[in-house]
Amino acid sequence: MEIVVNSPNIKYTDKFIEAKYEYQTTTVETRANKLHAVPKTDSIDIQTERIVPKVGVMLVGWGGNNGSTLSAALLANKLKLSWPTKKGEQEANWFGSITQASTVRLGTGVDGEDVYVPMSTMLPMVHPDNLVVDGWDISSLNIAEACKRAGVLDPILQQQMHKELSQLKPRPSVYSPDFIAANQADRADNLIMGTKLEQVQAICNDIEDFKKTSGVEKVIILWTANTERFSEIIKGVNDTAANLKAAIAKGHQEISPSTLFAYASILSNCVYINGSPQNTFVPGVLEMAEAKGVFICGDDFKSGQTKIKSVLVDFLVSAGIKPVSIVSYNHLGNNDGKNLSAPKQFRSKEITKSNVVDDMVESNNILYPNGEKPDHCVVIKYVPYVGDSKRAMDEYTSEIMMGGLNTIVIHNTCEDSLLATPIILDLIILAELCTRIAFKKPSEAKFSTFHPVLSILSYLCKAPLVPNGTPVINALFKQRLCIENVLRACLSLPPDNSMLLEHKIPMLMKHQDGPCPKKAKYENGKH
Ligand SMILES: NC(=O)c1ccc[n+]([C@@H]2O[C@H](COP(=O)([O-])OP(=O)(O)OC[C@H]3O[C@@H](n4cnc5c(N)ncnc54)[C@H](O)[C@@H]3O)[C@@H](O)[C@H]2O)c1
Ligand SMILES: O=P([O-])([O-])O[C@@H]1[C@@H](O)[C@H](O)[C@@H](O)[C@H](O)[C@@H]1O
Repeated sequence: MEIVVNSPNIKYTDKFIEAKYEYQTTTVETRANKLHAVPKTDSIDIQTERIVPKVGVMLVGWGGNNGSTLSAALLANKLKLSWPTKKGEQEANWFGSITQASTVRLGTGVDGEDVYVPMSTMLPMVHPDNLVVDGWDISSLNIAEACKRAGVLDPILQQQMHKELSQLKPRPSVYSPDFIAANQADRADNLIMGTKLEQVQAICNDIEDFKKTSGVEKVIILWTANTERFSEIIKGVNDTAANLKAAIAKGHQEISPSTLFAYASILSNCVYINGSPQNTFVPGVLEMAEAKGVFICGDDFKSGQTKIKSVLVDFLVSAGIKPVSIVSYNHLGNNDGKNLSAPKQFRSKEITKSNVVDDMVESNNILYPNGEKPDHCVVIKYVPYVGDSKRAMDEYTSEIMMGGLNTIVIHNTCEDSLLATPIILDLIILAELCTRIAFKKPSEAKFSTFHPVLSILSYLCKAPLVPNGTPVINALFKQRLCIENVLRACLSLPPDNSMLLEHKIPMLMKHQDGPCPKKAKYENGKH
């Protein structure tokens, strides 16, 4: 059902949704040994383009478990496929995607009920059926063969799409054995040869070729290739945009394939998203993205164990309970796990899986005085037999009052790629939406975009990349509320603050003796 906001603060034209928004915050300053809290209001004009362009995504690592599963899921949903399983007929869906399978509370209905709408109906967004996929892989397998190799989707479903998926062939890619595990070498039969500069040029040519052959108007580049080791940050090599450009021209061996892809994407004015944990965004790339105003986002899809951690630790710490030991173990047998079985690649993942509790711990100096932190251990083991079915075991030990202990143990088994694939879809859809949103002060003439480091998408990343000097938020529902309330702001609607005073203070209550409110849901919203 279409959402129409009736307010003097919004104007709908053919091209734009134009909103006037009062952004309210509280600044705090310490003076004379007191904390002075000062409410602050910034008036902002927000403009959202209503026309959704034809969007293409180019996946680096297209032939991997995540990449091949995304292509198959897009086709299966577009064709509305179903297939027999032991539990009966299974239909294609997008469970796990916040844009496709989650709702947002729009407001309170006439009977006092909560009214929820699909997140995808809040603002004009790319529909998955209209997304065009292309990409690169160091492995030459076509996407049907890649799906078979991945062993993620039901073979009966794969069979229904074999013809279409077998026509999808990853473009040759950049391979530097020094950056991924040696055990990946046997896949590397589909390579762009030549110097690093020639490889960048080849990537740019591929992006242009994709635009020309597919007719897409906007291209998003997303890295879902193997986890690389961290790049060393070297003064004079990758510490500035100019030095990075020179280092690529000289073929410096410390410039990783993922940094080459990010560099080429920014040169081509394409949003670049890093779904893996390595530090693709070296300072030279950050400077280049900010200078060109091209969006970048990352790092490392937040899909399973870490997602749960960013909820559980938030709950415990905000409840005044003190996690003192967090142990996250998992084993899996897919190629990602195989690559992570190498120490340098595991180290990249260990870093992003470990930093996720910092903001929540630092928010409470009652529990954690003087920078104290919980013990936190991350273990990942490669067990080929289990394939994509990751088995995660977590133990959270917390101190409760009067010397008590509370230990929570979680066992979580899932197809890892079926958790990550909807995250990839949301990153693409929400990043593209962000390119159509602009802001200005009422007194200004010119609109400007989000900061090029797209931290609004932190909800989807284990180690959110944020603009220099700004806080890293990992608490999951704070991250989700950020997205929800920005969508609301684009409609000139106030943030959802969960106060529900209309149900708590008589002066605002309208239904004291009426029927208890039911929750209303609306399906298939559209603009
Ligand atoms: N739940 C998840 O699956 C999950 C969650 C968070 C992050 N990730 C990250 O996503 C990435 C992909 O995961 P996956 O399960 O699809 O792994 P995968 O190993 O199945 O796929 C990676 C693909 O990248 C290809 N590749 C490697 N180097 C390349 C290069 N330089 N250029 C192009 N292709 C290259 C490989 O051939 C392979 O097909 C990994 O880095 C993983 O750590 C996955
Ligand atoms: O998202 P999450 O479950 O915390 O972390 C996962 C790891 O536990 C897993 O071992 C790895 O292969 C995936 O790439 C993913 O990063």
